Amino acid sequence: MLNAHQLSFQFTAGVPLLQNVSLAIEAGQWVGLSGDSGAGKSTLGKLLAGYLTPHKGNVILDNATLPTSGVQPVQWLPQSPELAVNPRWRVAKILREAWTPSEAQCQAFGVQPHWLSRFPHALSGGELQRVCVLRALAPGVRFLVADEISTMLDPITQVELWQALKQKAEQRRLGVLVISHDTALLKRLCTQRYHLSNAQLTPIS
Ligand SMILES: Nc1ncnc2c1ncn2[C@@H]1O[C@H](COP(=O)(O)OP(=O)(O)OP(=O)(O)O)[C@@H](O)[C@H]1O
Repeated sequence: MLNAHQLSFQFTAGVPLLQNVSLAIEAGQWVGLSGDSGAGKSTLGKLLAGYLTPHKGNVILDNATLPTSGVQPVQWLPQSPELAVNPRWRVAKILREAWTPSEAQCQAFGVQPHWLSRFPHALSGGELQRVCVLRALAPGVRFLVADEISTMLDPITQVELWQALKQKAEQRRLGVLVISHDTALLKRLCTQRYHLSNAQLTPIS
């Protein structure tokens, strides 16, 4: 289980973005997170994945804090995949740095073999997003924070991506936090939903 316990965080002194926010995600569970632009959803996602350190509270995976080296078991997938890759590495190296997916696994996420020899700038945003989702599924990964990952995809590719991710998550009992402004998407994918506003997390029933 991934447990965020009483997290508080601010970028600017005196302006709390998160105040005593707690959230638990079980293995295999899909949790949705909505909230106005700037409410702090990505910040919460980054705290869960260890990209940021809370000023108060902690993030516990099973019974331990997140590891500081090796494969990060909680992967944050940002809306803009170009932020998450080395622009000077070809796609094959970007993937291989994390793990080596089989041809069938590439196919499931629509990652074409001829993309592997290209640099990230030679893929569309949606194509690079699919590479990043696949890369995040390295062995050892337990939870994903999917931060607006399907926004730049056409509707058919969106459905395919979520189907592939659902299947993988079921097979591996991955827990997923889906961050989105799309209420219908969150309702469809998630068994539990929360709304973030005024530094607080409220469950949606
Ligand atoms: N590194 C930073 N330094 C200072 N302020 C930051 C930093 N990163 C984010 N912020 C600010 O923190 C607030 C929350 O940002 P965050 O990206 O978490 O919001 P969000 O809810 O994910 O928004 P959106 O829905 O627009 O993606 C915003 O006001 C943003 O400008």
